[in-house]
Amino acid sequence: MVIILYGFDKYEGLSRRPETPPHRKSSLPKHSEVKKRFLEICDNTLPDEIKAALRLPAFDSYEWDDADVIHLMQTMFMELGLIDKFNIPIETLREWLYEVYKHYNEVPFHNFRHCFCVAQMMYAITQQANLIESLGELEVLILLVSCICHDLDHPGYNNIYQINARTELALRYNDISPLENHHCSIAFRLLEHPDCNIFRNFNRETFNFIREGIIRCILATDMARHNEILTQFKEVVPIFDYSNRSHVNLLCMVLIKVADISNEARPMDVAEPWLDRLLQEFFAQSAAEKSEGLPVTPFMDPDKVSKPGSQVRFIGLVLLPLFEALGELLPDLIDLIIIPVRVALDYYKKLNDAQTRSRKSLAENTENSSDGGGSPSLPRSQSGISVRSRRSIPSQKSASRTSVDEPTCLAAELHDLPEGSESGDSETATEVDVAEKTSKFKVDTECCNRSKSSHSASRKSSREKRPSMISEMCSSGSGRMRNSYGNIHGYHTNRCHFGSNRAVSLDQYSTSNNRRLSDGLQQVISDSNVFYNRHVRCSENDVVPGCGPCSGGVINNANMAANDKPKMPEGSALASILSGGGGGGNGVAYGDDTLNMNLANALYDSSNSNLRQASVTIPTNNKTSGNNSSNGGNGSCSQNGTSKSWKQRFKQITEMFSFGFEKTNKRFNSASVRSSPCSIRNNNATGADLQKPGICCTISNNMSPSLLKRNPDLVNSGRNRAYSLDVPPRNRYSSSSGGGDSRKSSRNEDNSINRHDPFAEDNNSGPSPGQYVVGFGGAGETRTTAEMATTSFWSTLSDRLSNFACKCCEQKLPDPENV
Ligand SMILES: Nc1nc2c(ncn2[C@@H]2O[C@@H]3COP(=O)(O)O[C@H]3[C@H]2O)c(=O)[nH]1
Ligand SMILES: [Zn+2]
Repeated sequence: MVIILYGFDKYEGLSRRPETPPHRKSSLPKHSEVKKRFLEICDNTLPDEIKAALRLPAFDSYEWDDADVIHLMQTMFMELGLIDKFNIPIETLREWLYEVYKHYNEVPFHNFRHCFCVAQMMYAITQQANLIESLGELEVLILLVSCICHDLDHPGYNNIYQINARTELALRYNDISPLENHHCSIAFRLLEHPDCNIFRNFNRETFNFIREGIIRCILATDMARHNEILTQFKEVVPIFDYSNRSHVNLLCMVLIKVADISNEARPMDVAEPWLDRLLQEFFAQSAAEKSEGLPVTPFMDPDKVSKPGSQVRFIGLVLLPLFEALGELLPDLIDLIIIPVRVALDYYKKLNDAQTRSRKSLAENTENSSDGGGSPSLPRSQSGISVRSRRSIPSQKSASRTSVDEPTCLAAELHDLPEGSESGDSETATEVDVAEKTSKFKVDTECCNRSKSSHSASRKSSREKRPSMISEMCSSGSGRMRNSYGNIHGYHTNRCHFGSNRAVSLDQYSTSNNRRLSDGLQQVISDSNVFYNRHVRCSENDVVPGCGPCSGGVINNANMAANDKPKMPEGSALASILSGGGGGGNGVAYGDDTLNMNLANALYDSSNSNLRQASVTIPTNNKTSGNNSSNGGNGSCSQNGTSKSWKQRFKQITEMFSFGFEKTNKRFNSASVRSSPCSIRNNNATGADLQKPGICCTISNNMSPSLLKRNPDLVNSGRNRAYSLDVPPRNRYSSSSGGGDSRKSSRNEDNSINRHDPFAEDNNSGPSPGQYVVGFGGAGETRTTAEMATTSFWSTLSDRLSNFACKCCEQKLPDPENV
């Protein structure tokens, strides 16, 4: 076996573990410049006024250059007393910060500055709410490190893309928070290197506790889990107990979530450029989705969202409810971050109203004018993203408690929200709605014996649409594992079986280091344990039947130093919960394979959500199959002599694609789940002219000349998409190479789907379009083109299925007779 080392020149020979230290392929010349400068200034003590500014949301990282930002991060650790308290070697902290800096990508939003902003907001919150006192230093250390690492190596495309595009990350993490798992994995890979291991002076138990905490915090930043976490947090707020570990865990998750989405708590001149960067990233993703024929994420589609509309929805439905819940527990934060957010919402509502009025009047003018030509859209900013206007000093109304205090009235207050938007209407769905739906898996953060009613406070979300797997697991006893794994397994089976090679290896160890490859698998399991909360110590009595064994615990704090000993769970903290894995409507909605789509389009009548009549015209005299058919017709398919039961093939493929006929309502459903015939995969299954209050950062930029430099450029160079920077390029698959992308190959140049491909082929050999007179069923029967085309479709499909082979094992589908 050839082991290829991709080591840092700098680190070579310094460490024994790992052999391949955290690696950055695209190490840029600027990185070493930044490091050089950072090392020049890192011993400087910042003036008090800068330290004070660092504690405010008004702090603008773009006032500083990269080396200064790293220095500012170091300052946070020092000011919080974490270096002294935990004996963190300063050189190690510096090395680690620099490596973290290097492992953020130059994408518009999820870049190193974003990580700094999140960390800085956490720092501001920590200071304002005195979290050191209430949570202790160790928890604060976990929070700060989590913030710094929470988006490491973010490719600029979110989980929705990862999952829909079936990237390597999605495959590796089974669609369960693929990005967050990746960020977390990178974080701990960095810490594996002794020179970067800021926790090197902790004992094993404390390290394990920190690791668990960081994993929990970073995984909590997946917006697919927003409602779940918020609902649980709101339940504990009235009875919050700082000595209750599960309460503290929830608080930490909410804190990092708040920091992560806190841009709108900043003054407009700081917040708005961030929003522009975010929209830039969103629009790039939706453009990629369009060009790749993937489902287009609605809140990222510039054809569907406006800047104020996006913010009205995000702030009103996602951000503010979270902030307000935290404010209930930590009232010190109301002035710091909640009121500014209310002001921002007010601002965007007004702007949105102004835009709506403007559009309406433009539309009316266009209708009334004979020459037309008026564009209904408002002028855009130079960036093409926004209408520039200023937030005003808040009116009395906005400074007081506004309508956002009444969540139930909120939807009505959100002027641009059409009725039903909260139910996840594709055009008005929030990021949380779409993320939940896309991720499919729901994981409870706490314990499987929680009352299901505990989620009832959650606003309408996909949780309500999908039956919780809590009850499924607990009621089905030993069937639990089969149910959960079966569900996950079948889902991925379908994908991998006919999927494209778009996935790019993100695992730098997959070819060069077998140990790491197996670590990768363990990582998934380990993450799952944490994710499902099996890691928390529990007694036998804690085990709820059907919830699986307690894994024994990552944490064992029995020997932890008294001072550092974290507060452990008081009650029984149990078990992993996958809730609501099966729903999400019909399977077609999630499948984007060409064949799947052709099937869907052939059979699904979008006008009434029913199967087309013709598509279910199935001969009744074939008694060997057809048990999945609805609305059986009569006669048999004899058009091209494919007597090799297309019905059986149909049954086969519906199962392969995880959908089936439901006799009663003639719709597809996704309940049917089968495992892949691929043994390899199976084995691996696993307006306003407004101005915001002038809270402004009055930093005298006198620390270094470079501090005077403002960098207004959007960092929008090369995007790494799903590629990890730590993957040797030669390990990457080319999506256009080899067999190519099956999905792409079925698309026209304009990206439209070749919905009628099979039909077209068959029509070549059949009678001319219009009417077919066929001689089955005794008397000649007149059938419509659509009916015959459908029959023809299945015949063709049957033939084609014979040629499908798994990309992994090259195994073909079994003969229908063997299905
Ligand atoms: N529309 C909108 N989305 C935001 C805003 N701030 C954060 N988000 C989203 O919330 C997500 C939180 O997790 P990520 O950082 O991965 O990506 C973030 C964005 O997609 C905002 O101001 N407006
Ligand atoms: Zn983030």
